Amino acid sequence: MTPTEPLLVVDRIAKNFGGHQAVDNVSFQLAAGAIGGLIGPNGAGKTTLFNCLAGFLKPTSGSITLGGQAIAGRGAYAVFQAGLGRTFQIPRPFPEMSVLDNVMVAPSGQLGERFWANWLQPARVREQERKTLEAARYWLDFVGLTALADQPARILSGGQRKLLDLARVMVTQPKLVLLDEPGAGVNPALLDQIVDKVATLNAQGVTFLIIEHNMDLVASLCNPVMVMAQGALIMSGQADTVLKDPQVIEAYLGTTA
Ligand SMILES: Nc1ncnc2c1ncn2[C@@H]1O[C@H](COP(=O)(O)OP(=O)(O)OP(=O)(O)O)[C@@H](O)[C@H]1O
Repeated sequence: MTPTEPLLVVDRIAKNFGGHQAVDNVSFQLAAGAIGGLIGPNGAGKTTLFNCLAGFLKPTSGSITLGGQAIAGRGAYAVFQAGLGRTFQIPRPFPEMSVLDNVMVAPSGQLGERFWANWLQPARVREQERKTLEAARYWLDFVGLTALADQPARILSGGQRKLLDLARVMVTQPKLVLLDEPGAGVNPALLDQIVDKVATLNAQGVTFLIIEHNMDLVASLCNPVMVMAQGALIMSGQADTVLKDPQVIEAYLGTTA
């Protein structure tokens, strides 16, 4: 990747389910350091596009590059290793595991998980585990869940699960983070916290792409904003322009206001 090349380049991505075109030749680019917003009415294809970006679905056609590396169709683990982290619309932590352990298990390829590494390099394994514990504690503190670190994750509220999901993603040190509806089902106080955490991380250089229906959140955080309707990208640009556009209002409300 050259310094001027966008971090994420999505080129004519399509995804068909049987005869249904859920994503219709979507192309856009996202610069390193941006917080992109992806909006559109229910069923527009946003989550399907996210699943293609994150390697959970193989696109029917098109290409995706992250940091200059081709990632389309390479599978979730390869995409994760290329530096993409994601959260889910409905986070599902391991319910009986402690909040801290849920963050500890997020990083992949830990030496301790490999039998021969344990056998041959115990000091290196211990050092790796110490670093992971330190990082997990750091990110739990960052999202404000330290007081709940030893509790089972099942006791967390919906909003706290979103914060835990963010800590689980950040401990893997991603270049690009996809957030799937961070504001959904979250009370206003926790929503402010989530917005604040995303802004802080972005100021530290983390790039985001966010699916969101809460337009206040989109207006306060996102630039550029991309709009999908019926699988296609119908508009992209500055938040204040896009959110006022009659075509966008029509896509959401089915009529121009
Ligand atoms: N696995 C699947 N098999 C068949 N159709 C699917 C599948 N996943 C999604 N779809 C269809 O693709 C279309 C796009 O769905 P998608 O969930 O991507 O929309 P969305 O924009 O994320 O909606 P929402 O805002 O409600 O989450 C919908 O018509 C949906 O029914």
